[in-house]
Amino acid sequence: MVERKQSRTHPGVNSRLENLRNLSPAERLDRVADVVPLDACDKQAIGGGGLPSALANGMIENVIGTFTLPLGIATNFTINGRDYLIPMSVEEPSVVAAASYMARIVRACGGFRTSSTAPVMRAQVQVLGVGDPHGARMRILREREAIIAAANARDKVLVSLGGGCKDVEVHVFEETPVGPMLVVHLIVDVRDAMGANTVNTMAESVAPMIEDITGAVVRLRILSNFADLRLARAMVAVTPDALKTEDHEGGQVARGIVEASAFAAVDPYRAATHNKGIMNGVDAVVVATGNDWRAVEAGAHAWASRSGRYRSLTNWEIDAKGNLVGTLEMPMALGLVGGATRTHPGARAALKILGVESAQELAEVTVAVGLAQNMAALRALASEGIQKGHMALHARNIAIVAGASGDEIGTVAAALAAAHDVRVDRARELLETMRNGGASN
Ligand SMILES: CC(C)(COP(=O)([O-])OP(=O)([O-])OC[C@H]1O[C@@H](n2cnc3c(N)ncnc32)[C@H](O)[C@@H]1OP(=O)([O-])[O-])[C@@H](O)C(=O)NCCC(=O)NCCSC(=O)C[C@@](C)(O)CC(=O)[O-]
Ligand SMILES: NC(=O)C1=CN([C@@H]2O[C@H](COP(=O)(O)OP(=O)(O)OC[C@H]3O[C@@H](n4cnc5c(N)ncnc54)[C@H](OP(=O)(O)O)[C@@H]3O)[C@@H](O)[C@H]2O)C=CC1
Repeated sequence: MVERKQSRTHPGVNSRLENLRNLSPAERLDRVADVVPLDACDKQAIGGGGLPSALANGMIENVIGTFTLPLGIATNFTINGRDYLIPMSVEEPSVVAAASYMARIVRACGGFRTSSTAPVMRAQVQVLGVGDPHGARMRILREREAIIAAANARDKVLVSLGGGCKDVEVHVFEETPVGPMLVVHLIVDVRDAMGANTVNTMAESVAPMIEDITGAVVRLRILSNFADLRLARAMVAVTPDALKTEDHEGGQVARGIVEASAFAAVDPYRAATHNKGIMNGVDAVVVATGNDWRAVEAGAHAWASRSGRYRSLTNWEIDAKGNLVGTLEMPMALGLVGGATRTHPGARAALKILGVESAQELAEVTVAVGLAQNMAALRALASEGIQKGHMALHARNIAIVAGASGDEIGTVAAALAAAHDVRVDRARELLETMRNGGASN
């Protein structure tokens, strides 16, 4: 495990915010602000949608407005002995509730344990027209120190922070549709950046040198989103007792989760859905913190395919004491500087709520949320089925689609969930009956 800066922010936070679900959004925000230090600007950014159009206009092109998503707080997370409140931005019901639920179970069993590698990215430089690819590889490796120095000359700030280009790899493809190809990798520690712009600049800066050394032509100079050197890991060990429900014995639920995990390990059709459940949690944190979710998705699925067959990202086992043990290891290219993390006021506020001090800490927290999300889905699938809990919360969306507003939403949703009949036409009937002052059947 590589040492990362230990978090000192929010040392006394208790993430067990009971009854948060029963408050209004404004009351919840106040409750969160009682626990972590949020100023008026942060509260405005969160409560008011987050992004003024003038700022949005500076972020992308042809801006005509902004598009907002809900921001929820997952409670109960204890990671490496410290409590975290987790900001999650996602459009899907039951995701935040599910993460909070599993975090409640896991905190009673000691919490999540995480670790990570150093924040190292790869930049690729494609070299074409090489007659002797293996000879060219040797010539490049002989100039390793000079190439590293040239790359580092481009980012003195990063080097001063302990990061920068650390190594050079050369990959040979003897046969491609366009002849032999060399791909030079710059291995770059990007510290607290996601690192795409950083490593792209380095790749472009060393290209002329690579051409001189090889006598060949450089084409693409770009990072790889397969961030296989930048891994974050999370682990849980849960007693069977902690998993028992009214209708299911704990050991039976644990075995069901292990069987579900085996299904995803062997069958790519199931693995895709299994991993989607993990990304429900991962992406929600990535989006809330202003990070590049396409990059994280690309890395996750490349990692899931690394053996040549697409498989699940998590493993669930039963240990010698009968505990359910869950693990997740995956690439996690996240930043605290750069991209939208510093420009988007909502993202800045979300990072304040998390109180993470390094990109590595953020990556570890994000992977813990992904593991919690997977545990929630597998627990539900292995016991009562996904529809009971998920559809009960989705019923609010269905009520809105049917035209309910204000207090009607909760009333219609509760009636739909109680009848286990979550359909828009049924919601319309209930709404009509309510508005006509009549009883529904
Ligand atoms: C939905 C629950 C949590 C209900 O579960 P429940 O047993 O009805 O929950 P509960 O009312 O007993 O509450 C337990 C805890 O859950 C949380 N909780 C519960 N409800 C709320 C709420 N309204 N607002 C906020 N928090 C909530 C909360 O932390 C609460 O503890 P408390 O703090 O109150 O003591 C459960 O059924 C569950 O975890 N289901 C799984 C849901 C899920 O995985 N959703 C993801 C979407 S489905 C999908 O896209 C992925 C999938 C499934 O295809 C992946 C795959 O196949 O692997
Ligand atoms: N394929 C992909 O995934 C691609 C993604 N992108 C986009 O690139 C963006 C991310 O690029 P990124 O390089 O992270 O962003 P930036 O270039 O904005 O930020 C990185 C820079 O911040 C400075 N910096 C200051 N403090 C630190 C610190 N503690 N740790 C590290 N760097 C620090 C460094 O140098 P200095 O101060 O000298 O600038 C560093 O080079 C995202 O918006 C992403 O969407 C772009 C292209 C491709």
